[in-house]
Amino acid sequence: MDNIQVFMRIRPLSEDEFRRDRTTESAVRMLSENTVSIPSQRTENFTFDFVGNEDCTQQDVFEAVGKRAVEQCMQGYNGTIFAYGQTGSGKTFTMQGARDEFTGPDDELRGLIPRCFEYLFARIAEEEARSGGRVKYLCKASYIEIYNETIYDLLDPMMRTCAIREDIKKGIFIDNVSEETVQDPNEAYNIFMRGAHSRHVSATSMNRESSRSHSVLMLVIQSLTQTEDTGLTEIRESTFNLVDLAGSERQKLANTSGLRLKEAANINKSLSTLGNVINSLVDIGNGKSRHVNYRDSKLTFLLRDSLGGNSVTIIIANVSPAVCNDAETASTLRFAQRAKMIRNKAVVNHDMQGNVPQLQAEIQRLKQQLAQARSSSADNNSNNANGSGRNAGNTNTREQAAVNARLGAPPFVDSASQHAAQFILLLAMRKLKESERQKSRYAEIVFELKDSLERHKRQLQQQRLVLKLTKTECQALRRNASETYVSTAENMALREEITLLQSALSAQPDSAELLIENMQLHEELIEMYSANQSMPADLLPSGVSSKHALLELDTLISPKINTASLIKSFPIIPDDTVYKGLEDKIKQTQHDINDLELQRDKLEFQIGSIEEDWQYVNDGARELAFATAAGGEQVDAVIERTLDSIVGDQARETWATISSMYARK
Ligand SMILES: Nc1ncnc2c1ncn2[C@@H]1O[C@H](COP(=O)(O)OP(=O)(O)OP(=O)(O)O)[C@@H](O)[C@H]1O
Repeated sequence: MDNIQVFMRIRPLSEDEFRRDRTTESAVRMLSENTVSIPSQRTENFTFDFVGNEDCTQQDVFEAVGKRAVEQCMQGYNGTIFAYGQTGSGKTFTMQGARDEFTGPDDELRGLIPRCFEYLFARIAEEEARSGGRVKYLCKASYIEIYNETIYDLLDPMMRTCAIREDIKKGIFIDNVSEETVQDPNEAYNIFMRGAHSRHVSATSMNRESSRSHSVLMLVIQSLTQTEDTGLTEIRESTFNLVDLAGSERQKLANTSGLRLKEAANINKSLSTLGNVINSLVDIGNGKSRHVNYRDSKLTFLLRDSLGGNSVTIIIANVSPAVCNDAETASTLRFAQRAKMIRNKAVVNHDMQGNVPQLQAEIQRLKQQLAQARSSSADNNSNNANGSGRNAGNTNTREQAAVNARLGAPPFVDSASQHAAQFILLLAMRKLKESERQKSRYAEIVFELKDSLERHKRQLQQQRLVLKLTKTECQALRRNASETYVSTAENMALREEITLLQSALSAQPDSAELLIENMQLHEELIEMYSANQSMPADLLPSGVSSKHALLELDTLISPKINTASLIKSFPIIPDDTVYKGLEDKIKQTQHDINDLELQRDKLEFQIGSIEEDWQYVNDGARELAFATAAGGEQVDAVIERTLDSIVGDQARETWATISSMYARK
């Protein structure tokens, strides 16, 4: 059992960060060679397996992390290197290097991946040469990206999507993913750069940043060793994962929608699942019983073996030294410290293989060895019997036979038999180990199935509840619908009422009475003025010419507002805005009616005062006429003269025009 190892790497301060912080002082304080703290965040002290400060070179990282991982993968252990950290903390720089193009092994800034390729193939060449042709290595590479919880095959020109599958024999694997055989570091690096290019192109076409996806380069390293004496082949196989994770900062969901929201939610989900898996594993390490939810995200499911399983795992925690990033740095270090507590159980993955004749020959050889061993054992026994008495010899043989019968195995005495026994024992042990592994895998699957069953049951319960609620809601909606039907009926009734009101309004007694009254007044006036030919100006309200007054009178009397047609033009649609419009129009009409009534009152008052004045004038003129007649003149002539003196020529003219206009109507 080995703990996950953590390498913390602090990158140099960037120009942007310097502009923001206005200091070159690092937020990370080195307390010893491998212990740090972040004073501004008042963190505890963090101790890791390695700490690389700003001066740490790409070669330093390789020496500390890459070399060991490659060596172990060559022996048959699975290996994983994760680069973890916030966006811009140096994950890609660490894994890939500073440039997009590989400029060869002299490139000082090339990252861990090209260095691992170089070292791996150099070591393979060395091992193959040393074995004299008995050992052969085979390497295959796949490169995938996990974006929005979907796996994309970066080596496929169409970037097809793939599914993760689990198989009792193969364990977890990506179905249908491209696997390309690689024979030297350049080939491996070209494959890697091809995938990196696809990743870049897809990021551009989807308008996103690469820091929002996880990338996993998978190298399957297989070694085939021909055993000298048996001719059987021992196969060792390991998977070496090089993982560049999405930026670890929490994605903001506020003010985000559509694809961006889904993307942010998925990044948060896969990173929080990673955190949850780590927490559960730490708890398990502390003796608590926990279920590990590997299946909650594609990343954790795919890399299940790397987290608490059969793998040698190293996490590189990349951080920025800037004060403005101190909170994210502290969060990265907390994550790494927790991950460091996880214990993995790395074992060599190996198997024996041979063809049928080879296996038969091996069995034959073992049988011969067995027979030889038996005969030499019998010889020894008879020698012993000769030397120490027949009875004793018989007892020994009988005892031996009894032991043999019980144990089912003959006693081996020579080195050839011992060799055969050891070989059989070795095979049996391997078989046993394999069965043990399978058993624990089965147990895990059963556990997960149970868990999934529980989750499904809970989901079913929730769905039942939702269904029940939906049904209730449906019933309520149906009730509402019938209420709507009722309100439609009410609407119809209202329509009818409005129609009745329309006709009532069009036959409104007030306006009709007003109309008739005005018409009568109008007629009276006409009669009056036609009798007298002119209208006295001083009897009109001040500022109003008689012409104007009569025009106004005319306007008022003419029934210009046809309320019936006005109301008819209103659409009666059960819609709030229409109701509102209707109400406004009704208000306006009401207002018009009020105006009309006001003007009617005004006019009535004016007419009343005109009549009063006229009466007064008439009386005056009559008195005058009688008085004058008393002097011998005609009464009418006197009145005429009096009126002339009162209204003058202009008034008479105006009155004549208006009278004629009115007569035409
Ligand atoms: N150790 C280092 N020395 C010099 N420059 C570095 C170092 N680490 C990172 N950088 C530079 O910092 C910048 C950001 O680094 P990088 O792109 O590797 O970050 P990242 O964590 O991969 O970001 P993202 O999550 O966005 O992909 C790059 O310009 C890179 O060259």
